[in-house]
Amino acid sequence: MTAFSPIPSPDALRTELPLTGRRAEIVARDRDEIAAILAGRDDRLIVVVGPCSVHDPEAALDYARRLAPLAAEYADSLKIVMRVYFEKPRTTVGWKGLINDPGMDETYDVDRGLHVARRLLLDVIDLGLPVGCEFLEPTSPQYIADAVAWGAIGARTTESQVHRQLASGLSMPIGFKNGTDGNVQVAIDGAQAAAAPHVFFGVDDQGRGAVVQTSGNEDCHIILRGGTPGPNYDVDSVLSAADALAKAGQSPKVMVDCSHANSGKDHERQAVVAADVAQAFAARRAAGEPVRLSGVMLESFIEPGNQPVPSDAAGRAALVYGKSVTDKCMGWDASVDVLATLAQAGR
Ligand SMILES: O=C[C@H](O)[C@H](O)COP(=O)(O)O
Ligand SMILES: C=C(OP(=O)(O)O)C(=O)O
Repeated sequence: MTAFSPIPSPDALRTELPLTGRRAEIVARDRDEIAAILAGRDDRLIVVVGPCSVHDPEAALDYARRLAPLAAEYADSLKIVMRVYFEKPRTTVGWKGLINDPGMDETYDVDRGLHVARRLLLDVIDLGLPVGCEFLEPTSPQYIADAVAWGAIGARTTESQVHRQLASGLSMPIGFKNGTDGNVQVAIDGAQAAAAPHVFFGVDDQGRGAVVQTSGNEDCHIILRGGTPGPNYDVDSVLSAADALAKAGQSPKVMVDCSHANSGKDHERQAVVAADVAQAFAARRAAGEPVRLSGVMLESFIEPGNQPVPSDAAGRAALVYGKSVTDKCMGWDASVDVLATLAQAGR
């Protein structure tokens, strides 16, 4: 340990940037709609779409302004959730996201990161979009989770007890990714563990160390994202995961991540994966067979591809606007086409 730097309490940040009653009602409604799709009570598809990570809040808001009209247009067949990811799990080391280092300059101004992140969430909600986040740090959700309609536990943490406990206390549906090695059972186990009540170490609203007691989160589900052996978005993989869920007493509905190991990290392949998944979904529905798909995830931004995290001020000044600094994303034009394909399949 080399230093402790105090940050505001969760309560102080939430008071400074309040969700307000109207936004809270919208978040509650969005959570309910997503939970209904996951449970099979609503036959639309959830689409979690947006940048791999937020590094420039202006560009993220620009993206939200483009996405909001499509979310409204396709609301009869799709529940579109904007991916607003502030915390990045790294394979080894690297930039850990906007909350951890908002300037991408290794000053780690977490206080500013929390403020910028929360402000952006409120702005995205005001545009009419539900927000989806990955939860990585065990205490950061206290600062932002009230504004989040859907959350993910990533492939690198799906087997972690700390993250399963965290999910058990969150109030929105949470998707557990399969492991990076392709193991789906760990995601099923994660959803099952998070559905149970837990008692664990955490912080309270004032930021004081506390024993946290949760009642369990029944709206957890799994996400197939592929793994070391290859993709797992094909019909057989989806159906076999759904069977395993049913055996575990969980809703037999599966979300497919069209990115990561399902696209071989090739942003352009996401469109192919989404089209395959959409076609299989539409065919099963037309044949009157049970549809086990609850939704898809897409990594998408304004410009296609990615660029390196800058290492100095000159690099930061030269960043391409609207282009990912983490995984490669589909560009906006390709994203519009994929959303139209998904909406068509959903109808
Ligand atoms: O989605 C993001 C990345 O795949 C994940 O954070 C791992 O990134 P890394 O392998 O570049 O560290
Ligand atoms: C890290 C991510 O995904 P995964 O956990 O599937 O690698 C992500 O979606 O940003």
